[in-house]
Amino acid sequence: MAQILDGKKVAAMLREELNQQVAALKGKNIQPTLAVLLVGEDAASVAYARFLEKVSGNAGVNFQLHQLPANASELYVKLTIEDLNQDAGVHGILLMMPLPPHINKQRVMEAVSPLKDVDGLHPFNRGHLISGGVCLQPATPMSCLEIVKRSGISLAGKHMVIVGRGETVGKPLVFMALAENATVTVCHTGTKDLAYMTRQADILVSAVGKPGLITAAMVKPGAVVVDAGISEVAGQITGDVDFAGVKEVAAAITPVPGGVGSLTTVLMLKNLIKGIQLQEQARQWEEAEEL
Ligand SMILES: Nc1nc(=O)c2c([nH]1)NC[C@@H]1CN(c3ccc(C(=O)N[C@@H](CCC(=O)O)C(=O)O)cc3)C=[N+]21
Repeated sequence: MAQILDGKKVAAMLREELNQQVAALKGKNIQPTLAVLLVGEDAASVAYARFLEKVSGNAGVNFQLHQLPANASELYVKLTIEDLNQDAGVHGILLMMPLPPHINKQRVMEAVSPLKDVDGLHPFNRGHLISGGVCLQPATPMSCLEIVKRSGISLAGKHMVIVGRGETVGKPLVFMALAENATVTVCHTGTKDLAYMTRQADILVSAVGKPGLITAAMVKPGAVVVDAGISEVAGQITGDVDFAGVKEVAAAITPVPGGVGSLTTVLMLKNLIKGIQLQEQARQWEEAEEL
């Protein structure tokens, strides 16, 4: 029987670190502040905003909700973002997705200051992620790595097989796992023999959103299985992995819920703290240039 990698336990560890970082900033008279920008009333986004307000409060982080009507123009959304960029009292901007269809997601996302981009979605951050530079990294692939590493499993030299090449999880995870010295293979809908590929994995990550995709026969005995899939089946959150079957083969496995998803919010808030440090550095560079 596999070890269950407990996301809630790792999240508690991360929250403890976050609390200390927030306390240290408050000691320097900095009140970490997250601004959420919500255009329209997408139900998942409204619920997530409420959840973030609660989690931020628990962490001592100020929370601002900026809600615009669903018919707000793209220009108006961009001007609102520009105000938040200019506001030195706002350290992170989370632009809720999806946006109404008349708004160009790419253009609006690029309006967010890269150093306030807690979702790590801005092309600046995506680029630095690939080149191994200092940047804000997306929380979900970070969660996949943290839940493994903080359970005492090292990545260096391991063969990580990632199923899914999405922009939010699979693709960024490739570069983050490379930075940890893993050997990385990516599988996707064009992969010929998926089961053959997944059986090569020391660490198998699935980030597809297809319940039951990963079965026991696709897992090498003793592998670590990380389930980053999120689907809803009969009102229940379900991952990509056939948990009951795979837990008999794997050495370790993350549950859904209570696995990868439990880390994402606290890691996003840790991005807020990292952003404060990057913003401070940027100000120092600017001052140095003015001398
Ligand atoms: N730019 C942007 N970034 C987002 O991250 C984003 C978004 N837009 N739009 C809306 C969706 C919705 N969303 C959720 C995240 C966590 C839970 C959630 O319930 N998380 C549980 C854990 C669930 C589990 O254990 O798997 C928790 O953190 O305790 C729900 C919903 C983020 N979103």
